[in-house]
Amino acid sequence: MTQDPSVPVLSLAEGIDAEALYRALMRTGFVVLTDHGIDLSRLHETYETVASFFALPEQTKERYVVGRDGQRGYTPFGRENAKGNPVPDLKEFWHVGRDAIAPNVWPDEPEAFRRDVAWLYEELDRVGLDLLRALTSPLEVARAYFDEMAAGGNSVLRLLHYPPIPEGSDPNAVRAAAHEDINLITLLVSASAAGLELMDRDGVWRPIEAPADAIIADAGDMLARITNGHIPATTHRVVNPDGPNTSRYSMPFFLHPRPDAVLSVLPQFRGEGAAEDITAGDFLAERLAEIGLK
Ligand SMILES: O=C(O)CCC(=O)C(=O)O
Ligand SMILES: [Fe+2]
Repeated sequence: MTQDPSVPVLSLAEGIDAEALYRALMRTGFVVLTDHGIDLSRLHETYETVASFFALPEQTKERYVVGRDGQRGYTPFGRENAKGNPVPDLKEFWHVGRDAIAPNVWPDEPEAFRRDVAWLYEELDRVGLDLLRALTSPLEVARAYFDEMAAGGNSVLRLLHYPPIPEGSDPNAVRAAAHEDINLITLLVSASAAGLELMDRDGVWRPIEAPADAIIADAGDMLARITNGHIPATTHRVVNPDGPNTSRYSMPFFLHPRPDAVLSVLPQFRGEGAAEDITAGDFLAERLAEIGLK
């Protein structure tokens, strides 16, 4: 019998059900979180603010390109490609991270940008660490395990704009080609349009359906690595619109460990297929080189 391929939905209204979260992630690598407690009107305001930034002229936005590795500030349309895909994705984005790891840049306009985006970073960081903390029990590690690894870590909030598909685009180019996230866990705030799909265990692409204002969470390669694949980093992509050719916005928060944290397979998952220890910083550098950002 094939399993129900839909992504499980978990309400956080009564706190986090650790076993349900663990089962959901093990089954599909994804989980849809409702009642997450992030203030929705502020969230909507933040979306508006981010959209008005992307509406600025290209030459204004390009003032905020910092270096080649795209870890902070603005990355123009057509720069990043998914691992193993030669055609760049049809997206532009902005990255915010922790100043202690690499200083942020902030645009002069819109005025609310820094306040709104810094607020969202803190909210998602909090919810993300709460999820990881809940997983410590099913993963049979100390309660402080992920706090020690990831509190104050190298997490990045990515503000994404997928513009209408330009005429004459490479027919092989998509909004976001198939990839797995690099980090521990990703929290994706309510995209403004459909398009996100995951590849199920039978290799079939399936749209991810989530109620408005839910958070979609998915496990990244680092969580897959320390669980020796028991929690999979599920391949996903964002397809081009087949209806009206409009912009799409989304805001994934990539929860990362501190660069010096060691990714080590957890005791209960050691054995066949277990990867070597590596620092989170070295692992990230390898993966960024593969996506054209280093
Ligand atoms: O825009 C989305 O819905 C997903 C983006 C994504 O998967 C990513 O940036 O890693
Ligand atoms: Fe992703």
